[in-house]
Amino acid sequence: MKSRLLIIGASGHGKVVADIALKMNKWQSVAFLDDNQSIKSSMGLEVLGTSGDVFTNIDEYEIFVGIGNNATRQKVHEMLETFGANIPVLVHPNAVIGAQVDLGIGTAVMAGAIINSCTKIGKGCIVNTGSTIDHDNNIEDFVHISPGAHLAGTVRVGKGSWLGIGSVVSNNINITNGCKVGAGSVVIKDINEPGVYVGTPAKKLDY
Ligand SMILES: CC(=O)SCCNC(=O)CCNC(=O)[C@H](O)C(C)(C)COP(=O)(O)OP(=O)(O)OC[C@H]1O[C@@H](n2cnc3c(N)ncnc32)[C@H](O)[C@@H]1OP(=O)(O)O
Repeated sequence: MKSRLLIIGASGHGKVVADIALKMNKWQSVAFLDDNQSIKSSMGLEVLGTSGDVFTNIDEYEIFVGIGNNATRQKVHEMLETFGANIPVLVHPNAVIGAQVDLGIGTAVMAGAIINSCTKIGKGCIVNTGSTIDHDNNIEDFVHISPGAHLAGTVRVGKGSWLGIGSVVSNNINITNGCKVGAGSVVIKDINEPGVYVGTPAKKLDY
């Protein structure tokens, strides 16, 4: 019998995640948990309780974190792993995944995304709508590649970094942990220091 899926987070990102899960047709039922107790349903799916209720359901459901913020997603994902939750990988049927691509648990790959050969994607990552990640990339845990971002070959993106919508990363580039790359920005040199980088070519913002 198919198992059931619980998604933690019923707002924007959680809804896209739920849509993928429904299209995968792998689970008997799909429902949410959300800490906003006023939300009783989302996208026509039931909100069964708050994130604290995950412990009473941990043996009965597969559980996925549908939270967009990298740090929050990491925290909840790591808690689930500590308690032995069964965490799936979600891939939209219209994503294209190349040969020898490795996807970590808790990662979601949205519609139209393309991941080319021999790329490794860590756990708890978001490969968002229409983004492309080319061959031999190494995308570490809890990274978000936003919609329409494009990464050339042999790029490394460090843990918890966020590449903004429509950003571009040239080939053989290394982006360290804890970076934000702004919407539409173009990275043509290694980024070795955590921070916020914007523009073409991308430069660090000094707040
Ligand atoms: C499905 C989804 O929705 S997924 C989510 C997709 N969303 C995104 O990709 C959003 C990406 N976010 C951004 O690009 C943001 O602008 C950030 C994170 C880079 C910076 O945000 P903030 O820290 O709030 O910076 P703030 O808006 O104060 O801007 C600071 C300066 O950087 C500039 N700047 C900010 N973003 C960019 C950018 N993407 N490109 C060029 N310059 C930028 C601003 O114009 C401003 O310059 P100024 O001081 O000369 O006026």
